[in-house]
Amino acid sequence: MNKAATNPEGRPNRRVAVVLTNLGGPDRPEAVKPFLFNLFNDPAIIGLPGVFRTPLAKLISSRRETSAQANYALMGGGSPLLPETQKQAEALSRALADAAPGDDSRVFIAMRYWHPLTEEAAAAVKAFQPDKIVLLPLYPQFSTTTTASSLKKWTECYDGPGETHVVCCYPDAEGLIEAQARLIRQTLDKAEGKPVRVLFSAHGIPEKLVAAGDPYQAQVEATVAAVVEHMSLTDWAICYQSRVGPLKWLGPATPDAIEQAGRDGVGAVVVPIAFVSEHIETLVELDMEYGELAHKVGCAPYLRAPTVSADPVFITALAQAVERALETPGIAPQGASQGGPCAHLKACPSGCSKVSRAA
Ligand SMILES: C=CC1=C(C)c2cc3[nH]c(cc4nc(cc5[nH]c(cc1n2)c(C)c5CCC(=O)O)C(CCC(=O)O)=C4C)c(C)c3C=C
Ligand SMILES: [Fe+2]
Ligand SMILES: [Fe+2]
Repeated sequence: MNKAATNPEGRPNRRVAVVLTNLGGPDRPEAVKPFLFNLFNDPAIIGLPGVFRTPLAKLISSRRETSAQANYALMGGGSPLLPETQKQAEALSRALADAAPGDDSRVFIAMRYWHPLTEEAAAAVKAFQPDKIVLLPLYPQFSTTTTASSLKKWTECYDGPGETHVVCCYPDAEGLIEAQARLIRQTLDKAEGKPVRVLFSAHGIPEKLVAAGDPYQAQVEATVAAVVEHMSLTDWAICYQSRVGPLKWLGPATPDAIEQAGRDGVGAVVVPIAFVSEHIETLVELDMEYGELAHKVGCAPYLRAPTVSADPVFITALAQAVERALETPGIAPQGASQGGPCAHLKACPSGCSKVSRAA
């Protein structure tokens, strides 16, 4: 890069690596078991010491393999999460080039549990030799189980140059709310005037994590409050899907909310409020499993709002989050050995500072 070059405001042009962090999903049937093992072997998911957690992760991934494979088979054998994330990365790359044409910005994808894994992304970013790195989670709401886990993994994996900036969350970002509201409105129109309840369905987490300070539930509620206000909705509810394991999870459960709608004589527009792309939890769980349940309990019509995916308004919100993060103090490269991006969690003004468990 020509270090002397500047943008129109006189700021030196930058070499910026934007790292999109996401969960990852198996790309073929044989990948289902190792993907599940990686997920359950994460201390942010099962908070036991490795000596107990790793054998347990082996056991759970073996036990879930067949049923999970059957669900992935309904989407052609693998998860669409990576192609969806690639679409978002390409759109963000264009938005960043438009916003700061002098910068050399490149968007990388770091998946937590399946390829391209964080280790692979860290090597690619190091080869790019950035001046600045922005870690940008594809989770609007912060949780120890998702964003903090990805930040921690990044800290462990990255040993290259660049000052690191962190976007911890964007639960009420204007572009997110506007895109969500438009997609909900378009879905409501399909109900053709029949009474429907808007069910905001978020991926659940165990209640004990929230009790320990995980801000996820509060941030889900903040997203919903902003959408409800934007749209002046009157009949709506928050519910939680995808429960796994024996612990008590956040409730009410989405299937119970659908049954309640059936009893109340209304249909449902289900909104995946904590997901920004299509994958097994939307295409199989919401559309197929809960669609069948809705039919059984007389919750009709049953409609599902699409995720914001690469919606231009949402992508603009991500680009703005990157710009804002670059304006906040970064963490020096050698900071990685002193807590790296996780140091952000101890000083964050946006709510994730309450969290200590995964930091
Ligand atoms: C807001 C996003 C997510 C949170 C919070 C989250 C927590 C969480 N998840 C599990 C267990 C599983 N999750 C699985 C799939 C999955 N989870 C998310 C997002 C969040 N998870 C996504 C986007 C996906 C889909 C990936 C894909 O392949 O398309 C799975 C695998 C599917 C299955 O077998 O059901 C498991 C298992 C736990 C235990 C947890 C919090 C403690
Ligand atoms: Fe934060
Ligand atoms: Fe999950």
